[in-house]
Amino acid sequence: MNQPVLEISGLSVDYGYHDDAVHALRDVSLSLGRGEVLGLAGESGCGKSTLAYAATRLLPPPGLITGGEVLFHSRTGETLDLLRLPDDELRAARWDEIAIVFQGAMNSLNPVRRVGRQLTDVMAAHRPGVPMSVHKGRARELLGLVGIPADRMPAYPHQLSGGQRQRVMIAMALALDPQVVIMDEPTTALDVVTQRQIVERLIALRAELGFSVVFITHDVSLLIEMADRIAVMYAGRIVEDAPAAEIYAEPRHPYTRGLLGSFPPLRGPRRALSGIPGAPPDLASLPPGCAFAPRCPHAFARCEGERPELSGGRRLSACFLPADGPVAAVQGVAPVE
Ligand SMILES: Nc1ncnc2c1ncn2[C@@H]1O[C@H](COP(=O)(O)OP(=O)(O)OP(=O)(O)O)[C@@H](O)[C@H]1O
Repeated sequence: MNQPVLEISGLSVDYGYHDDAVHALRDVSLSLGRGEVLGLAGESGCGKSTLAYAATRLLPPPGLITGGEVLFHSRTGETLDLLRLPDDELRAARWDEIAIVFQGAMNSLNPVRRVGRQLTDVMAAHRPGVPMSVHKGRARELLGLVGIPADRMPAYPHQLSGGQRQRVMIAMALALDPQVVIMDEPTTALDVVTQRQIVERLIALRAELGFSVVFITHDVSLLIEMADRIAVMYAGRIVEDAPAAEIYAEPRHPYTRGLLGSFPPLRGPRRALSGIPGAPPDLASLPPGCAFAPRCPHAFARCEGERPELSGGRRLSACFLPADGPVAAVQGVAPVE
């Protein structure tokens, strides 16, 4: 991997206190390389958004970071400890260095302000000394980058389609030339064609501008196509972290395999979807062993009593099944292809 730009280690988050606490994130460590597209996958409720919010200190109450560290390495070689940074420095780092496009972001545009104005507002807030004419030029350029004609600058959000509004949000995220763009399900509310166009645009922009991306989605097929590396989350932990091509060719964790079997592949031969039986566990009272064991077709006695650690060097997985054989080799599982 390239030099890391973002390093998350041992991050834990609870919602609520004491016995009622929901342990939404537990001891999560993740590193994002410079220029890398990292996909974060997992079922709804596994903690993907919590990770994005916590890492950028945007966690709403009753969310509470109970441990861990998030380091950001700037272009200038400076290292920022995001969880301990004073509020004003943190505010400056957001947008400037790390930009976030949240779930349903297209609905967070101000309905009574022209989209061009909303773009220039962000730039003017962070670069107050720069003349407005420069911001306007940059706003036109940004709209062009995300595939919206610059003559849409005076449009109000309701005059744009959902896909266009989402592109405006991506343009806004790129406005200050950040190094990291975190996208939380940025395209799920859109039709598949628009979704595809936006993702392709994003990847082209990444190649052009060189930022890194954390792309959060439950659609692992989309990540196989676009991500360099994929981290799979289950019940508040990372259960597998590996290059996207290897996750596709040889998923090691049975949960990853279940996810792959739950979405139609975007390319290649059609195959029957298998889904994952059962439902994710209650995060307030997790079983003592592997959280996936109750749903796992390969669980054996050890999995019930002991929790597997994420291990394996470059190709991480948290599972007691032998690492030298793909999950597919275990009897009773049909290959993914
Ligand atoms: N305000 C809250 N109070 C209590 N529990 C919460 C709160 N917000 C989230 N949670 C719990 O934390 C867990 C992780 O939620 P999170 O939204 O991070 O998951 P996710 O993987 O991003 O899901 P989705 O894809 O649906 O957004 C869930 O079990 C959720 O019920």
